[in-house]
Amino acid sequence: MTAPAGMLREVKVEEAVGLVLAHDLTQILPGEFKGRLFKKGHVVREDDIPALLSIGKEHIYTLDLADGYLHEDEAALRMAHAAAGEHIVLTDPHEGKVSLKSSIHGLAKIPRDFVNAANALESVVFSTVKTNTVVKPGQALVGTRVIPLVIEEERIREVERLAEAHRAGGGSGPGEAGLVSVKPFRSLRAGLITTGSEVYKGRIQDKFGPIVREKLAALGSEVVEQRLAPDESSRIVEDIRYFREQGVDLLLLTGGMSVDPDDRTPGAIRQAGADIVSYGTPMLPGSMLLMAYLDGIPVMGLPGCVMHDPYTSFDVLLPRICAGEIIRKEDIVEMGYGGLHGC
Ligand SMILES: Nc1nc2c(c(=O)[nH]1)N[C@H]1C(S)=C(S)[C@@H](COP(=O)(O)OP(=O)(O)OC[C@H]3O[C@@H](n4cnc5c(N)ncnc54)[C@H](O)[C@@H]3O)O[C@H]1N2
Ligand code: MOO
Repeated sequence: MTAPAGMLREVKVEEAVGLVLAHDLTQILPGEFKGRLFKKGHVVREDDIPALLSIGKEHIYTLDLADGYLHEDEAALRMAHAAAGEHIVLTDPHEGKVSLKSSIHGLAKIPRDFVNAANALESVVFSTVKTNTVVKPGQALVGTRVIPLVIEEERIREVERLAEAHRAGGGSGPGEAGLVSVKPFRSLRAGLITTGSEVYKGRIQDKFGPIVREKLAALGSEVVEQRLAPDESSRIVEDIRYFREQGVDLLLLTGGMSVDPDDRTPGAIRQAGADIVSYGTPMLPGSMLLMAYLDGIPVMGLPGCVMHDPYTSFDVLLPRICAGEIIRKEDIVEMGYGGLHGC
């Protein structure tokens, strides 16, 4: 709906000297510049006129807001406040947009049902990264704005009510009660079992260990010990029990995850008594990954591709585990749609 007559007044740029701009004005020079040329609140001066005309503004608005209406900046700020949860900071409005940025390195939690419900409202925009994205401090999770320069306050109240209802309902998943939020990573101590007789017997050098260490370190966790095991189930089971006794927070096994007779890892994880969440993830690369829990400790069988491909199912699940989430079968199932990453 447009603003009521009389609220916005159009004034010729040449007659606008001394008037206050009602919104940020954008300049776009393809390949050179896109940004704010004039800020909302700027008092137009004589020498601004050529610049205003050069960006196509022959008229500007002056604004006299009626009761029950909001300027785009205030609308965006209210929507951003309604959606913001833990470890989120808001930017100032810029060209009518407010961003929700992370204040920490962590896991973005963005409830899809709230975002969809808000975006179904006329003229409301919530544009987000995907939930469970790893974000750095200062990284934007959400940009929000309304489409018109002036909007009925009631529309924004609807967004606030949606946000309130979502918070009261506890969110759509673990840790999402704060709506848009970031979960910090915990520092996990992991045990690593590298299977493969070719590595155990020294026929080839281990290439898995350094990569797994690096991926854990990037999330603030560490491999406390690596053990090499031949392709023998009993030896792998022994190592699993060893790490269980050591009290590690996470157990990772590499190699032997596929279809060859020497691929013993999934069987050994079962034999050690772990509850299997899933052997197989519908993502490529990383389809042979196994997710299990042994007395509450996450156990992952990592296929050979983790050593080779920069982004696999391991890179999807590890950040969630480091953020303290329990991986369920539904989480694995959801990884297939959009999960083909050039394998
Ligand atoms: N017929 C099929 N072939 C393959 C399937 C399948 O389902 N059917 N799955 C493919 C997928 S997906 C993957 S991933 C790979 C590898 O799976 P594995 O985890 O069983 O890997 P391995 O057989 O143990 O080793 C493969 C390759 O990598 C070398 N390797 C293993 N560990 C290390 C290490 N620590 N350091 C250095 N190099 C290592 C190993 O020597 C082999 O060359 O299977 C597909 N094939
Ligand atoms: O586990 Mo494999 O990646 O799908 O290459």
